[in-house]
Amino acid sequence: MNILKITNTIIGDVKVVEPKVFTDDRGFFFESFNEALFEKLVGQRIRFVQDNHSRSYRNVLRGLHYQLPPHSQGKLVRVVAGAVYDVAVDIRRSSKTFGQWVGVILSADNKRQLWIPEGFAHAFLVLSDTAEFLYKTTDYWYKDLERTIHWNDSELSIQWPLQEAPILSPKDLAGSSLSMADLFA
Ligand SMILES: Cc1cn([C@H]2C[C@H](O)[C@@H](COP(=O)(O)OP(=O)(O)O[C@H]3O[C@@H](C)C(=O)[C@@H](O)[C@H]3O)O2)c(=O)[nH]c1=O
Repeated sequence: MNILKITNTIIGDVKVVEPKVFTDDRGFFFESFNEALFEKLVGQRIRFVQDNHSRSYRNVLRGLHYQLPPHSQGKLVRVVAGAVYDVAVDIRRSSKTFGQWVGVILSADNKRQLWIPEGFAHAFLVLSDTAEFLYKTTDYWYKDLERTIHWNDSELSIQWPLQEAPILSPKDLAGSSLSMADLFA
């Protein structure tokens, strides 16, 4: 029995990971990360070095964030309380899907994870009163290499499920346009 299922999104390198959940009278159990299975299903060697955890209120939008080489980050993201709309944007200039984005609902209920490889900008919008967001990264945080593309960039036209203006950090309010951003080759 496979305890991890991986589905491709419309951008092949971005994958939805669905763990098998074992439910019984006590509650549930699942393997939230299994290196051997994950690498087999993703088809490459992956070394995670940092785990992050954030908590945000409804309508908070964090992103679109990425780090430049030589410290770009792959991220395996999930939600353990509440729900978010999670978005990955292909910012690899040489990619056939350059400028395209994928949006997936990740929630404590659906237990889905999203694998976002290097070369993508990432953001999420909180859909519940609060959301706790956990993610593993393949490199450490380098403040000087961190970049932000504006969440509402007109070239990207991401269809955010928003009812009102999102709550943003000053850094995210000042995000760059796609056309002016430092991108990947
Ligand atoms: C990302 C990061 C931030 N920090 C600090 C810097 C700052 O004082 C505080 C909050 O940082 P930020 O405002 O950048 O947090 P946040 O907006 O949650 O940033 C995150 O957004 C999502 C969408 C991502 O994809 C992540 O990679 C990361 O960029 O935490 C670290 O110490 N280590 C880290 O790895």
